[in-house]
Amino acid sequence: MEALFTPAEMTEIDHAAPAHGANVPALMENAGSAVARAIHRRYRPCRVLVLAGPGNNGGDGYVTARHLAARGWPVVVAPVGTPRPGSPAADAAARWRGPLVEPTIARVAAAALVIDAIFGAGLARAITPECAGLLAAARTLVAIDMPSGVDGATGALRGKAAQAALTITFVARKPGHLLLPGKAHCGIVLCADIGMPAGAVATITPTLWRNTPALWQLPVLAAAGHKFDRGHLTILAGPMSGAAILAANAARRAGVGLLSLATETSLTETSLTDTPLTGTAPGIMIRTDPIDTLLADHRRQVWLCGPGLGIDRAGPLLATLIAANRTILADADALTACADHPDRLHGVRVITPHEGEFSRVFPHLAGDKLSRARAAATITGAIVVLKGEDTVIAAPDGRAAINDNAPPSLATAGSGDTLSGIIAGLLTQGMPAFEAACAGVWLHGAAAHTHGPGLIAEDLAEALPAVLATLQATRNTT
Ligand SMILES: NC(=O)C1=CN([C@@H]2O[C@H](COP(=O)(O)OP(=O)(O)OC[C@H]3O[C@@H](n4cnc5c(N)ncnc54)[C@H](OP(=O)(O)O)[C@@H]3O)[C@@H](O)[C@H]2O)[C@@H](O)CC1
Ligand SMILES: [K+]
Repeated sequence: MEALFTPAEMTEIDHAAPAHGANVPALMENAGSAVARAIHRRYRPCRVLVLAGPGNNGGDGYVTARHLAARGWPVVVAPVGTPRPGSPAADAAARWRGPLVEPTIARVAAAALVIDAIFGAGLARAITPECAGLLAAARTLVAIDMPSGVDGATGALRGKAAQAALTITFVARKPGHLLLPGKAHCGIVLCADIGMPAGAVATITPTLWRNTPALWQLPVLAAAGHKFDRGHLTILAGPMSGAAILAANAARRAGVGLLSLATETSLTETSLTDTPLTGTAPGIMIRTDPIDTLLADHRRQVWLCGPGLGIDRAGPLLATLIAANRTILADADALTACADHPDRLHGVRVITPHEGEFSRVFPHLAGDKLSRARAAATITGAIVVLKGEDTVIAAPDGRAAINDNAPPSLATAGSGDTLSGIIAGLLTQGMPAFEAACAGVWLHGAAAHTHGPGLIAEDLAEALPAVLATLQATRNTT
Protein backbone atom coordinates (compact mmCIF):
# COMPACT_ATOMS: atom_id res chain seq x y z
CA MET A 1 0.00 0.00 0.00
CA GLU A 2 1.32 3.40 -0.87
CA ALA A 3 0.63 5.86 1.94
CA LEU A 4 0.58 9.58 1.20
CA PHE A 5 1.99 11.89 3.85
CA THR A 6 1.23 15.57 4.27
CA PRO A 7 4.19 17.93 4.77
CA ALA A 8 3.21 18.21 8.45
CA GLU A 9 3.35 14.42 8.80
CA MET A 10 6.72 14.39 6.99
CA THR A 11 8.01 16.89 9.52
CA GLU A 12 6.95 14.54 12.33
CA ILE A 13 8.75 11.68 10.59
CA ASP A 14 11.85 13.89 10.17
CA HIS A 15 11.79 14.67 13.88
CA ALA A 16 11.55 11.00 14.73
CA ALA A 17 14.43 10.08 12.39
CA PRO A 18 17.39 10.72 14.75
CA ALA A 19 15.92 8.40 17.39
CA HIS A 20 15.94 5.70 14.72
CA GLY A 21 19.49 6.29 13.60
CA ALA A 22 19.17 8.84 10.78
CA ASN A 23 19.84 12.56 10.86
CA VAL A 24 18.80 15.37 8.54
CA PRO A 25 22.26 15.97 6.97
CA ALA A 26 22.50 12.28 6.00
CA LEU A 27 18.96 12.30 4.61
CA MET A 28 19.68 15.52 2.74
CA GLU A 29 22.80 13.96 1.23
CA ASN A 30 20.73 10.98 0.05
CA ALA A 31 18.00 13.28 -1.24
CA GLY A 32 20.38 15.41 -3.33
CA SER A 33 22.18 12.34 -4.60
CA ALA A 34 18.82 10.78 -5.62
CA VAL A 35 17.82 13.93 -7.50
CA ALA A 36 21.16 14.05 -9.33
CA ARG A 37 20.84 10.37 -10.24
CA ALA A 38 17.29 10.85 -11.56
CA ILE A 39 18.38 13.82 -13.67
CA HIS A 40 21.46 12.02 -14.96
CA ARG A 41 19.28 9.09 -16.06
CA ARG A 42 16.77 11.23 -17.91
CA TYR A 43 18.72 14.10 -19.45
CA ARG A 44 21.93 14.54 -21.40
CA PRO A 45 24.58 16.62 -19.57
CA CYS A 46 23.72 20.29 -20.11
CA ARG A 47 24.04 23.68 -18.42
CA VAL A 48 22.19 23.50 -15.11
CA LEU A 49 21.12 26.31 -12.82
CA VAL A 50 19.95 25.44 -9.31
CA LEU A 51 17.60 27.93 -7.64
CA ALA A 52 18.30 27.24 -3.95
CA GLY A 53 15.95 28.53 -1.25
CA PRO A 54 16.68 29.27 2.42
CA GLY A 55 15.46 25.99 3.97
CA ASN A 56 16.22 22.31 3.62
CA ASN A 57 14.70 22.25 0.13
CA GLY A 58 17.49 24.65 -0.81
CA GLY A 59 19.91 22.36 1.05
CA ASP A 60 18.83 19.49 -1.20
CA GLY A 61 19.53 21.81 -4.14
CA TYR A 62 23.15 22.44 -3.05
CA VAL A 63 23.73 18.70 -2.60
CA THR A 64 22.20 18.01 -6.02
CA ALA A 65 24.51 20.61 -7.56
CA ARG A 66 27.54 18.94 -5.98
CA HIS A 67 26.55 15.46 -7.20
CA LEU A 68 25.77 16.64 -10.73
CA ALA A 69 29.04 18.55 -10.91
CA ALA A 70 30.86 15.41 -9.74
CA ARG A 71 29.32 13.61 -12.70
CA GLY A 72 30.80 16.28 -14.97
CA TRP A 73 27.74 18.46 -15.51
CA PRO A 74 28.26 22.25 -15.77
CA VAL A 75 26.32 23.58 -12.76
CA VAL A 76 25.81 26.99 -11.17
CA VAL A 77 23.79 27.72 -8.03
CA ALA A 78 21.66 30.86 -7.71
CA PRO A 79 20.71 31.36 -4.03
CA VAL A 80 17.19 32.67 -3.42
CA GLY A 81 17.52 33.42 0.29
CA THR A 82 20.17 32.57 2.84
CA PRO A 83 20.17 29.40 4.96
CA ARG A 84 20.05 29.89 8.70
CA PRO A 85 23.62 29.65 10.10
CA GLY A 86 24.32 26.23 11.59
CA SER A 87 21.40 24.60 9.79
CA PRO A 88 21.86 21.47 7.63
CA ALA A 89 21.09 23.67 4.60
CA ALA A 90 23.90 26.06 5.58
CA ASP A 91 26.29 23.11 5.82
CA ALA A 92 25.17 21.86 2.40
CA ALA A 93 25.68 25.36 0.95
CA ALA A 94 29.18 25.52 2.48
CA ARG A 95 30.12 22.25 0.81
CA TRP A 96 29.22 23.65 -2.62
CA ARG A 97 32.51 24.86 -4.13
CA GLY A 98 31.18 25.64 -7.59
CA PRO A 99 29.97 28.96 -9.02
CA LEU A 100 27.35 31.05 -7.20
CA VAL A 101 25.41 33.57 -9.29
CA GLU A 102 22.67 36.13 -8.74
CA PRO A 103 19.26 34.71 -9.64
CA THR A 104 18.09 36.66 -12.68
CA ILE A 105 15.46 35.90 -15.26
CA ALA A 106 18.08 36.08 -18.02
CA ARG A 107 20.27 33.45 -16.32
CA VAL A 108 17.31 31.19 -15.68
CA ALA A 109 16.19 31.49 -19.29
CA ALA A 110 19.71 30.74 -20.57
CA ALA A 111 20.07 27.50 -18.60
CA ALA A 112 19.14 24.29 -20.38
CA LEU A 113 17.87 22.78 -17.15
CA VAL A 114 16.71 24.60 -14.02
CA ILE A 115 16.33 22.90 -10.67
CA ASP A 116 13.62 24.30 -8.41
CA ALA A 117 14.98 23.91 -4.89
CA ILE A 118 13.38 27.08 -3.56
CA PHE A 119 10.52 25.80 -1.36
CA GLY A 120 9.25 22.33 -0.59
CA ALA A 121 7.49 21.07 2.49
CA GLY A 122 8.13 24.34 4.31
CA LEU A 123 6.14 26.56 1.93
CA ALA A 124 4.38 28.81 4.39
CA ARG A 125 2.75 31.52 2.29
CA ALA A 126 2.33 32.70 -1.30
CA ILE A 127 5.57 32.90 -3.24
CA THR A 128 6.55 36.40 -4.32
CA PRO A 129 5.97 37.57 -7.91
CA GLU A 130 9.78 37.83 -8.30
CA CYS A 131 10.21 34.21 -7.34
CA ALA A 132 7.34 33.14 -9.60
CA GLY A 133 8.89 35.15 -12.44
CA LEU A 134 12.23 33.35 -12.07
CA LEU A 135 10.63 29.92 -12.15
CA ALA A 136 8.39 30.79 -15.09
CA ALA A 137 11.47 31.70 -17.16
CA ALA A 138 12.85 28.14 -17.02
CA ARG A 139 12.89 26.16 -20.25
CA THR A 140 13.00 22.79 -18.52
CA LEU A 141 12.27 22.66 -14.84
CA VAL A 142 12.96 19.84 -12.38
CA ALA A 143 11.38 20.34 -8.95
CA ILE A 144 12.79 18.97 -5.72
CA ASP A 145 10.06 17.57 -3.47
CA MET A 146 7.29 19.94 -4.71
CA PRO A 147 7.20 22.63 -7.38
CA SER A 148 7.59 25.87 -5.38
CA GLY A 149 4.16 27.41 -4.86
CA VAL A 150 2.28 24.09 -4.68
CA ASP A 151 0.87 23.30 -1.26
CA GLY A 152 1.94 19.73 -0.56
CA ALA A 153 -1.05 19.03 1.68
CA THR A 154 -3.79 20.12 -0.69
CA GLY A 155 -2.40 20.68 -4.18
CA ALA A 156 -3.58 24.31 -3.96
CA LEU A 157 -1.38 27.03 -5.42
CA ARG A 158 0.10 29.58 -3.08
CA GLY A 159 0.70 32.47 -5.41
CA LYS A 160 1.88 30.87 -8.63
CA ALA A 161 3.68 27.69 -9.58
CA ALA A 162 5.63 26.93 -12.73
CA GLN A 163 5.36 23.80 -14.84
CA ALA A 164 7.90 21.16 -13.87
CA ALA A 165 8.82 18.37 -16.25
CA LEU A 166 9.90 16.15 -13.38
CA THR A 167 9.39 16.26 -9.62
CA ILE A 168 11.43 14.10 -7.29
CA THR A 169 10.01 13.65 -3.83
CA PHE A 170 11.23 11.60 -0.89
CA VAL A 171 9.93 8.85 1.38
CA ALA A 172 6.32 9.12 0.13
CA ARG A 173 4.27 11.11 -2.33
CA LYS A 174 2.33 14.01 -0.83
CA PRO A 175 -1.36 14.72 -1.50
CA GLY A 176 -0.32 17.79 -3.51
CA HIS A 177 1.34 15.52 -6.09
CA LEU A 178 -2.02 13.90 -6.86
CA LEU A 179 -4.55 16.68 -6.29
CA LEU A 180 -5.30 19.39 -8.82
CA PRO A 181 -4.14 21.99 -9.56
CA GLY A 182 -0.80 20.98 -8.00
CA LYS A 183 -0.73 17.66 -9.80
CA ALA A 184 -0.74 19.44 -13.15
CA HIS A 185 2.43 21.35 -12.19
CA CYS A 186 4.49 18.33 -11.15
CA GLY A 187 5.12 16.59 -14.47
CA ILE A 188 6.40 13.06 -13.88
CA VAL A 189 6.63 12.34 -10.15
CA LEU A 190 9.31 10.05 -8.77
CA CYS A 191 9.55 9.04 -5.14
CA ALA A 192 13.09 8.33 -3.97
CA ASP A 193 14.15 6.16 -1.06
CA ILE A 194 16.52 8.29 1.00
CA GLY A 195 17.08 5.78 3.78
CA MET A 196 14.43 7.08 6.14
CA PRO A 197 14.25 4.43 8.89
CA ALA A 198 11.05 2.39 8.91
CA GLY A 199 10.68 3.10 12.62
CA ALA A 200 10.50 6.83 11.93
CA VAL A 201 7.94 6.35 9.15
CA ALA A 202 5.90 4.16 11.50
CA THR A 203 5.37 7.08 13.87
CA ILE A 204 2.57 8.13 11.52
CA THR A 205 -0.43 5.85 11.12
CA PRO A 206 -1.49 6.38 7.51
CA THR A 207 -5.05 7.42 6.78
CA LEU A 208 -4.49 8.44 3.17
CA TRP A 209 -3.25 6.33 0.28
CA ARG A 210 -2.61 6.49 -3.39
CA ASN A 211 -5.31 4.34 -5.00
CA THR A 212 -3.38 1.36 -6.31
CA PRO A 213 -4.39 -2.32 -6.47
CA ALA A 214 -2.35 -2.91 -3.31
CA LEU A 215 -5.13 -1.11 -1.42
CA TRP A 216 -7.85 -3.65 -2.15
CA GLN A 217 -8.52 -7.23 -3.09
CA LEU A 218 -11.09 -8.08 -5.75
CA PRO A 219 -13.60 -10.82 -4.99
CA VAL A 220 -12.26 -14.26 -5.81
CA LEU A 221 -14.67 -16.56 -7.62
CA ALA A 222 -15.24 -19.78 -5.72
CA ALA A 223 -14.46 -22.88 -7.79
CA ALA A 224 -17.81 -24.47 -6.96
CA GLY A 225 -19.74 -21.20 -6.76
CA HIS A 226 -22.91 -20.37 -8.64
CA LYS A 227 -24.46 -17.11 -9.76
CA PHE A 228 -26.28 -16.50 -6.47
CA ASP A 229 -22.95 -16.48 -4.62
CA ARG A 230 -21.97 -13.48 -6.69
CA GLY A 231 -24.97 -11.46 -5.55
CA HIS A 232 -27.96 -9.83 -7.12
CA LEU A 233 -27.77 -6.17 -8.04
CA THR A 234 -30.92 -4.19 -8.76
CA ILE A 235 -30.56 -1.00 -10.74
CA LEU A 236 -33.46 1.41 -10.85
CA ALA A 237 -34.10 2.53 -14.41
CA GLY A 238 -35.99 5.65 -15.39
CA PRO A 239 -36.75 7.75 -18.45
CA MET A 240 -33.08 8.08 -19.46
CA SER A 241 -32.75 4.34 -19.51
CA GLY A 242 -29.40 4.39 -21.34
CA ALA A 243 -27.70 5.44 -18.11
CA ALA A 244 -29.04 2.40 -16.24
CA ILE A 245 -28.06 0.09 -19.11
CA LEU A 246 -24.48 1.41 -19.07
CA ALA A 247 -24.32 0.84 -15.32
CA ALA A 248 -25.82 -2.62 -15.71
CA ASN A 249 -23.30 -3.79 -18.28
CA ALA A 250 -20.43 -2.45 -16.22
CA ALA A 251 -21.70 -4.21 -13.10
CA ARG A 252 -22.00 -7.49 -15.01
CA ARG A 253 -18.44 -7.18 -16.31
CA ALA A 254 -17.34 -6.41 -12.74
CA GLY A 255 -18.69 -9.81 -11.79
CA VAL A 256 -22.26 -9.66 -10.39
CA GLY A 257 -24.09 -12.94 -10.62
CA LEU A 258 -27.57 -11.57 -11.30
CA LEU A 259 -28.67 -8.21 -12.51
CA SER A 260 -32.13 -6.66 -12.63
CA LEU A 261 -33.16 -3.40 -14.15
CA ALA A 262 -36.21 -2.26 -12.24
CA THR A 263 -38.61 0.13 -13.89
CA GLU A 264 -41.95 0.74 -12.35
CA THR A 265 -43.50 1.40 -15.74
CA SER A 266 -44.42 -1.16 -18.32
CA LEU A 267 -41.90 -1.65 -21.08
CA THR A 268 -44.46 -0.78 -23.70
CA GLU A 269 -44.93 2.68 -22.27
CA THR A 270 -43.23 5.47 -24.09
CA SER A 271 -42.08 7.05 -20.83
CA LEU A 272 -38.75 5.38 -21.57
CA THR A 273 -37.67 8.14 -23.88
CA ASP A 274 -34.14 6.91 -24.22
CA THR A 275 -33.01 3.39 -25.04
CA PRO A 276 -35.86 0.85 -25.03
CA LEU A 277 -35.28 -1.72 -22.34
CA THR A 278 -36.84 -4.57 -24.28
CA GLY A 279 -34.12 -6.79 -25.63
CA THR A 280 -31.44 -4.73 -23.84
CA ALA A 281 -29.25 -7.74 -23.24
CA PRO A 282 -30.28 -11.32 -22.69
CA GLY A 283 -28.39 -11.42 -19.38
CA ILE A 284 -30.26 -8.51 -17.83
CA MET A 285 -33.59 -9.15 -16.13
CA ILE A 286 -36.19 -6.44 -16.62
CA ARG A 287 -38.64 -6.07 -13.74
CA THR A 288 -41.71 -3.84 -13.87
CA ASP A 289 -43.09 -4.75 -10.44
CA PRO A 290 -43.69 -2.00 -7.90
CA ILE A 291 -40.63 -1.40 -5.76
CA ASP A 292 -42.31 -2.81 -2.65
CA THR A 293 -42.79 -6.14 -4.41
CA LEU A 294 -39.12 -6.23 -5.32
CA LEU A 295 -38.09 -5.27 -1.80
CA ALA A 296 -40.08 -8.18 -0.41
CA ASP A 297 -37.33 -10.39 -1.87
CA HIS A 298 -34.55 -10.09 0.68
CA ARG A 299 -31.97 -11.51 -1.70
CA ARG A 300 -32.14 -8.12 -3.43
CA GLN A 301 -29.74 -6.51 -1.01
CA VAL A 302 -27.77 -4.13 -3.20
CA TRP A 303 -29.35 -1.32 -5.19
CA LEU A 304 -28.05 1.35 -7.50
CA CYS A 305 -30.27 4.42 -7.45
CA GLY A 306 -29.93 7.50 -9.58
CA PRO A 307 -28.56 7.20 -13.12
CA GLY A 308 -31.20 8.36 -15.59
CA LEU A 309 -33.94 8.07 -12.99
CA GLY A 310 -35.29 11.62 -13.06
CA ILE A 311 -35.05 13.82 -9.97
CA ASP A 312 -38.76 13.51 -9.08
CA ARG A 313 -38.67 9.72 -8.91
CA ALA A 314 -35.17 9.46 -7.50
CA GLY A 315 -35.98 11.21 -4.20
CA PRO A 316 -38.90 9.00 -3.07
CA LEU A 317 -37.27 5.81 -4.40
CA LEU A 318 -34.07 6.56 -2.48
CA ALA A 319 -36.08 7.14 0.70
CA THR A 320 -37.90 3.83 0.17
CA LEU A 321 -34.62 1.93 -0.25
CA ILE A 322 -33.14 3.55 2.85
CA ALA A 323 -36.24 2.69 4.87
CA ALA A 324 -35.87 -0.92 3.66
CA ASN A 325 -32.31 -0.94 5.02
CA ARG A 326 -30.70 -1.95 1.74
CA THR A 327 -27.09 -1.49 0.61
CA ILE A 328 -27.38 1.54 -1.66
CA LEU A 329 -25.15 3.34 -4.07
CA ALA A 330 -26.65 6.77 -4.82
CA ASP A 331 -25.54 8.67 -7.88
CA ALA A 332 -26.73 11.28 -10.38
CA ASP A 333 -30.44 12.19 -9.94
CA ALA A 334 -30.55 10.57 -6.49
CA LEU A 335 -27.88 13.06 -5.41
CA THR A 336 -29.56 16.04 -7.02
CA ALA A 337 -32.74 15.00 -5.18
CA CYS A 338 -30.75 15.58 -1.97
CA ALA A 339 -29.71 19.12 -2.91
CA ASP A 340 -28.92 21.03 0.28
CA HIS A 341 -30.20 17.99 2.23
CA PRO A 342 -27.27 15.69 2.95
CA ASP A 343 -29.39 14.26 5.79
CA ARG A 344 -31.44 12.47 3.13
CA LEU A 345 -28.37 10.35 2.39
CA HIS A 346 -28.15 8.81 5.87
CA GLY A 347 -28.27 5.07 5.39
CA VAL A 348 -26.69 5.19 1.91
CA ARG A 349 -23.48 3.16 1.60
CA VAL A 350 -21.69 4.92 -1.28
CA ILE A 351 -22.24 8.19 -3.13
CA THR A 352 -20.44 9.10 -6.35
CA PRO A 353 -20.89 12.84 -6.97
CA HIS A 354 -19.05 14.92 -9.53
CA GLU A 355 -18.19 18.43 -8.38
CA GLY A 356 -21.54 19.87 -9.55
CA GLU A 357 -23.60 17.29 -7.67
CA PHE A 358 -21.34 17.60 -4.65
CA SER A 359 -21.83 21.35 -4.38
CA ARG A 360 -25.59 20.91 -4.75
CA VAL A 361 -25.75 18.44 -1.85
CA PHE A 362 -23.12 20.13 0.32
CA PRO A 363 -23.28 23.83 -0.60
CA HIS A 364 -21.79 24.81 2.76
CA LEU A 365 -18.60 22.72 2.38
CA ALA A 366 -15.64 24.74 1.16
CA GLY A 367 -11.91 24.11 0.97
CA ASP A 368 -9.70 21.59 -0.74
CA LYS A 369 -11.07 18.45 -2.36
CA LEU A 370 -9.68 16.03 0.20
CA SER A 371 -11.10 17.91 3.18
CA ARG A 372 -14.48 18.36 1.50
CA ALA A 373 -14.76 14.68 0.62
CA ARG A 374 -13.80 13.68 4.16
CA ALA A 375 -16.29 16.12 5.68
CA ALA A 376 -19.07 14.82 3.41
CA ALA A 377 -18.28 11.25 4.47
CA THR A 378 -18.52 12.26 8.12
CA ILE A 379 -21.80 14.11 7.57
CA THR A 380 -23.53 11.35 5.61
CA GLY A 381 -21.88 8.22 6.98
CA ALA A 382 -21.36 7.13 3.37
CA ILE A 383 -18.25 6.41 1.36
CA VAL A 384 -17.83 9.52 -0.78
CA VAL A 385 -16.35 9.21 -4.26
CA LEU A 386 -15.74 12.81 -5.30
CA LYS A 387 -15.04 12.38 -8.98
CA GLY A 388 -12.69 14.17 -11.32
CA GLU A 389 -9.25 13.70 -12.81
CA ASP A 390 -8.09 13.48 -9.18
CA THR A 391 -10.96 11.46 -7.70
CA VAL A 392 -10.95 11.33 -3.91
CA ILE A 393 -12.53 8.39 -2.09
CA ALA A 394 -13.26 9.13 1.57
CA ALA A 395 -14.70 6.95 4.32
CA PRO A 396 -16.53 8.15 7.44
CA ASP A 397 -13.82 6.54 9.61
CA GLY A 398 -11.21 8.95 8.20
CA ARG A 399 -9.59 6.70 5.59
CA ALA A 400 -9.17 8.27 2.17
CA ALA A 401 -7.50 7.53 -1.14
CA ILE A 402 -6.61 9.67 -4.14
CA ASN A 403 -6.81 8.15 -7.58
CA ASP A 404 -4.33 9.09 -10.28
CA ASN A 405 -4.90 6.70 -13.17
CA ALA A 406 -7.81 8.49 -14.88
CA PRO A 407 -7.07 9.67 -18.42
CA PRO A 408 -8.86 12.79 -19.70
CA SER A 409 -10.81 10.59 -22.14
CA LEU A 410 -13.00 9.55 -19.20
CA ALA A 411 -14.73 12.93 -19.33
CA THR A 412 -17.44 11.61 -21.65
CA ALA A 413 -21.20 11.14 -21.32
CA GLY A 414 -22.13 7.96 -19.48
CA SER A 415 -18.70 7.52 -17.90
CA GLY A 416 -20.11 8.21 -14.42
CA ASP A 417 -22.95 5.71 -14.92
CA THR A 418 -20.36 3.10 -15.79
CA LEU A 419 -18.36 3.89 -12.67
CA SER A 420 -21.35 3.57 -10.40
CA GLY A 421 -22.18 0.27 -12.09
CA ILE A 422 -18.68 -1.11 -11.45
CA ILE A 423 -18.70 -0.05 -7.79
CA ALA A 424 -22.23 -1.39 -7.25
CA GLY A 425 -21.15 -4.64 -8.91
CA LEU A 426 -18.24 -5.01 -6.50
CA LEU A 427 -20.42 -4.14 -3.50
CA THR A 428 -22.87 -6.80 -4.61
CA GLN A 429 -20.10 -9.38 -4.48
CA GLY A 430 -19.48 -8.52 -0.85
CA MET A 431 -16.49 -6.22 -1.09
CA PRO A 432 -16.29 -3.75 1.81
CA ALA A 433 -17.59 -0.38 0.63
CA PHE A 434 -14.37 1.66 0.84
CA GLU A 435 -12.40 -1.03 -0.99
CA ALA A 436 -15.17 -1.48 -3.58
CA ALA A 437 -15.22 2.26 -4.25
CA CYS A 438 -11.42 2.46 -4.57
CA ALA A 439 -11.26 -0.63 -6.78
CA GLY A 440 -14.11 0.62 -8.96
CA VAL A 441 -12.44 3.98 -9.53
CA TRP A 442 -9.12 2.34 -10.39
CA LEU A 443 -10.68 -0.24 -12.74
CA HIS A 444 -12.61 2.54 -14.49
CA GLY A 445 -9.39 4.45 -15.13
CA ALA A 446 -7.51 1.34 -16.20
CA ALA A 447 -10.33 0.40 -18.61
CA ALA A 448 -10.08 3.81 -20.25
CA HIS A 449 -6.30 3.41 -20.61
CA THR A 450 -6.68 -0.07 -22.02
CA HIS A 451 -9.15 1.08 -24.63
CA GLY A 452 -7.08 4.10 -25.62
CA PRO A 453 -8.20 6.97 -27.87
CA GLY A 454 -11.72 7.35 -29.18
CA LEU A 455 -13.28 6.14 -25.96
CA ILE A 456 -17.05 6.21 -25.48
CA ALA A 457 -18.77 5.08 -22.30
CA GLU A 458 -19.90 1.77 -23.85
CA ASP A 459 -16.24 0.81 -24.35
CA LEU A 460 -15.46 0.87 -20.64
CA ALA A 461 -17.40 -2.28 -19.73
CA GLU A 462 -15.96 -4.00 -22.81
CA ALA A 463 -12.42 -3.16 -21.70
CA LEU A 464 -12.90 -4.49 -18.17
CA PRO A 465 -12.12 -8.17 -18.88
CA ALA A 466 -8.66 -7.25 -20.22
CA VAL A 467 -7.99 -5.07 -17.17
CA LEU A 468 -9.13 -7.81 -14.81
CA ALA A 469 -6.99 -10.38 -16.62
CA THR A 470 -3.88 -8.17 -16.36
CA LEU A 471 -4.55 -7.53 -12.70
CA GLN A 472 -4.98 -11.22 -12.02
CA ALA A 473 -1.79 -12.06 -13.91
CA THR A 474 0.15 -9.41 -11.97
CA ARG A 475 -1.16 -10.71 -8.65
CA ASN A 476 -0.27 -14.29 -9.60
CA THR A 477 3.32 -13.33 -10.33
CA THR A 478 3.93 -11.14 -7.25
N1 LIG B 1 12.17 13.58 5.16
C1 LIG B 1 12.30 14.24 4.06
O1 LIG B 1 11.48 14.07 3.19
C2 LIG B 1 13.43 15.14 3.89
C3 LIG B 1 13.20 16.36 3.29
N2 LIG B 1 14.18 17.18 2.94
C4 LIG B 1 13.89 18.47 2.33
O2 LIG B 1 13.48 19.39 3.29
C5 LIG B 1 12.46 20.20 2.75
C6 LIG B 1 11.69 20.91 3.79
O3 LIG B 1 12.59 21.78 4.39
P1 LIG B 1 12.11 23.00 5.28
O4 LIG B 1 11.20 22.50 6.32
O5 LIG B 1 13.33 23.68 5.71
O6 LIG B 1 11.24 23.87 4.30
P2 LIG B 1 11.56 24.59 2.89
O7 LIG B 1 10.55 24.13 1.94
O8 LIG B 1 12.96 24.44 2.53
O9 LIG B 1 11.25 26.14 3.18
C7 LIG B 1 11.40 26.73 4.44
C8 LIG B 1 11.99 28.09 4.30
O10 LIG B 1 11.33 28.83 3.33
C9 LIG B 1 10.75 30.03 3.89
N3 LIG B 1 9.49 30.26 3.21
C10 LIG B 1 8.44 29.43 3.16
N4 LIG B 1 7.51 29.92 2.33
C11 LIG B 1 8.01 31.07 1.83
C12 LIG B 1 7.52 32.03 0.90
N5 LIG B 1 6.34 31.87 0.30
N6 LIG B 1 8.29 33.07 0.61
C13 LIG B 1 9.47 33.25 1.22
N7 LIG B 1 10.00 32.37 2.10
C14 LIG B 1 9.27 31.30 2.40
C15 LIG B 1 10.66 29.75 5.34
O11 LIG B 1 10.68 30.95 6.01
P3 LIG B 1 9.80 31.20 7.32
O12 LIG B 1 8.40 30.76 7.01
O13 LIG B 1 10.41 30.38 8.36
O14 LIG B 1 9.89 32.66 7.54
C16 LIG B 1 11.89 28.89 5.56
O15 LIG B 1 13.04 29.71 5.64
C17 LIG B 1 11.67 19.23 1.92
O16 LIG B 1 10.86 19.87 0.99
C18 LIG B 1 12.78 18.42 1.29
O17 LIG B 1 13.21 19.04 0.10
C19 LIG B 1 15.57 16.64 2.98
O18 LIG B 1 16.49 17.64 3.02
C20 LIG B 1 15.80 15.72 4.14
C21 LIG B 1 14.76 14.69 4.33
K1 LIG C 1 10.93 22.88 -4.79
